[in-house]
Amino acid sequence: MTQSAFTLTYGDNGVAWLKIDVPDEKMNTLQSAFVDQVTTVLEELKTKSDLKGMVVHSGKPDNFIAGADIKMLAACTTAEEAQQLAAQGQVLFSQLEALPFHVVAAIHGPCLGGGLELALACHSRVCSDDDKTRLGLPEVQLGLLPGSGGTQRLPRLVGVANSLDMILTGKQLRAKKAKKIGLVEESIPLSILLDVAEKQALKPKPNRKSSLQEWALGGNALGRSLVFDQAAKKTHEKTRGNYPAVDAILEVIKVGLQDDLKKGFDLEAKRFGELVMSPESAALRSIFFATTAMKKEHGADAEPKTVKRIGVLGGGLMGGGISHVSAVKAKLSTRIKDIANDGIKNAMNYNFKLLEKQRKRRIISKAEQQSKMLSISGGTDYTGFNHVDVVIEAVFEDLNLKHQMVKEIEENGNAQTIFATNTSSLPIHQIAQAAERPENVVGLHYFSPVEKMPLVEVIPHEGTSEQTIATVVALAKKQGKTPIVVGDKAGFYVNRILAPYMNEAASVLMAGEPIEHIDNALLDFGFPVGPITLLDEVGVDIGAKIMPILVAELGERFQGPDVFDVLLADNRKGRKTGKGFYKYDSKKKEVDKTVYKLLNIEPQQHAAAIDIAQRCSLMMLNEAARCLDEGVIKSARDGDIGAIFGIGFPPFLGGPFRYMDQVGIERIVELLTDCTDKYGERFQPCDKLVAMANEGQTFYS
Ligand SMILES: C[C@H](O)CC(=O)SCCNC(=O)CCNC(=O)[C@H](O)C(C)(C)COP(=O)(O)OP(=O)(O)OC[C@H]1O[C@@H](n2cnc3c(N)ncnc32)[C@H](O)[C@@H]1OP(=O)(O)O
Repeated sequence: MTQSAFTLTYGDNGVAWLKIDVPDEKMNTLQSAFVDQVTTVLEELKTKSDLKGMVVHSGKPDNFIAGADIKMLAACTTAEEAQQLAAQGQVLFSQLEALPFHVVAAIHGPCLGGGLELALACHSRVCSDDDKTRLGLPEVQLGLLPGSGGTQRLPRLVGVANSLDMILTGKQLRAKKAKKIGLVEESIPLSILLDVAEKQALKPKPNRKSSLQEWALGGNALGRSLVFDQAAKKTHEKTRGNYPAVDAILEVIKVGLQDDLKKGFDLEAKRFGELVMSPESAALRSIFFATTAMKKEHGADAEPKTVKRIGVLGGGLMGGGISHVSAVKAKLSTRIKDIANDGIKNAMNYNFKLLEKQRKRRIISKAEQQSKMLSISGGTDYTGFNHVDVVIEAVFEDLNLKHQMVKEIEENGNAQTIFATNTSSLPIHQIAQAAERPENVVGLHYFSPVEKMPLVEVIPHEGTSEQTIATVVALAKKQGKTPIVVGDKAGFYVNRILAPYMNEAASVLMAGEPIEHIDNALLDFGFPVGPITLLDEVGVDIGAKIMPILVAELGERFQGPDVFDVLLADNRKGRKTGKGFYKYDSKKKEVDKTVYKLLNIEPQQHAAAIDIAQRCSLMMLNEAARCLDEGVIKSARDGDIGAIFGIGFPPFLGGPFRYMDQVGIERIVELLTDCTDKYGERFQPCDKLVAMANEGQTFYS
């Protein structure tokens, strides 16, 4: 007989204990196979007239329930099947809610999706104040809505505004915030969690609706509709109609509040079923599966070395961010070296400001802030570097300077110290030429701002040892990043596919299309920022530096229109100089029209937004396929994750490769050929795509 995931025991004080512990899994998830088990448990409980209360808790050391099993959802073949799964959950949770005694959820660790929906069906909730504890309904990030009562019970518990905020963004609350909005009654140390839950269960079952909750629901219809309208407006500004789950969420919550709970539940399950079958959800689920698989990979055929101490060279923006994720996220002792005291001061300030933000939001205490600051030190010499395991350099992009750094680290570090360079444009093998121990040299390319951007490119050169690769991959993960191992060719992967896309946007601009029109076209397509805004943010000077390297190594197709020199001569580097394509002296985002004159353009909207988006994105797709063909990326999966996490390629499309599969490779080749005729040779479809189209292949099976 298979072991049950649900065990029921009874204390002699009238409190029952329902333990959830999915056998042979480290994470609890809700699966349809458990329906019979839960039904049996509920049937038994209904017969217990003498019970005073019950505590629902997890048998896992560090998680409550991470939601419905996403693999189970992905295996659904019809909307009805998925709807049925959600409805089953609704029925069971409603039976739990209907039990006559006080049911308390004792939560520690992730309590997400269906897990929180189960907890919401309990009469009260207490949670540990541990950092691992997170409560949320992240379904929207999978292109779904909470399907087992979440859209109905959450607004009734914490109010419309709070619940819209949680359900539309999928944000996960820490214990303190959960307590603040009334999602849990208590946030307490883990050591007393079960005791407090037991005491709570012995109290009379609370009355569901308090007057405060009624008020929070936005009691009158007018107030409520105002809250809905605002949330819809704010969300649509971001999602631009690309995420169907968002509209479904708003609709289902509204119906449940306006009509009744039953109608709300029915519509919730129906929409859930439809969304599970949507291509957007399939794409977003693929990101979950990819990132989960990547968490387990070493990136090389070796075990990583233990890393305790990090050295950072250069206290600029990147150095500051790298020191932050090393010290605060990875909890490693971090030493910064710069040639000037001002550099050290900058990096320290950078760290202090980030920690201060966390302290103000009460994520960390003053004492924690101080202790984290103490793990970062700095100086203008190499004191302490002989104990450092990995040095990450973030100095100027100059090959001679990088060579000097390699030599100095070989002199001042130890024989095992890894030299990881954060270059974005110089080949790693050229940097390694100065090394006596080239096996310790590797590229580790972060994206700005380091503490926010989830991707890191790991770039071994031919002589990098497997252990060096495995060590920096493990380090990047500890820093909270998703690393992809990419080839040592110009631009690596992310900048290489970004460059032709940006060049194309510049070509469209030079053809006279207005700046906002171009940016809006790509925002509508699903990118988080438009390409012209991005150029202003990254810096025109950075683009000017990288493009010639790409042209020299990869060819003429990287030759964009000649705009950089004119802009740089006008000191128009973008945000950093307060002067770019946009104005930076007012709060409102506004194009700086003088740039048109400078570039000799008379702006006028001719092209349709969809055509602009297609032109720019096709250049990116073609280059991504080349990268896979040349082995710059190891798999379509890495290419998808790299583009989504590094550039913000629309997640609902699943990344360039999934998107090409969805459109059809033959159609992509057709579109590229069409653009070649219209705009030039740079659109020539690459050999790989042509071969795949001829053979009817796809990137994913
Ligand atoms: C009807 C309902 O409304 C519908 C739903 O509930 S949809 C599901 C909503 N829930 C979610 O989206 C949460 C998804 N999970 C996560 O975000 C993260 O796993 C987490 C924050 C819970 C934990 O992260 P972390 O500690 O890094 O562990 P992570 O490596 O991701 O997961 C550990 C294991 O649990 C699995 N897992 C976690 N959540 C899962 C889920 N909801 N379904 C299936 N497997 C899941 C992972 O696949 C992984 O399995 P493996 O070890 O066999 O590969």
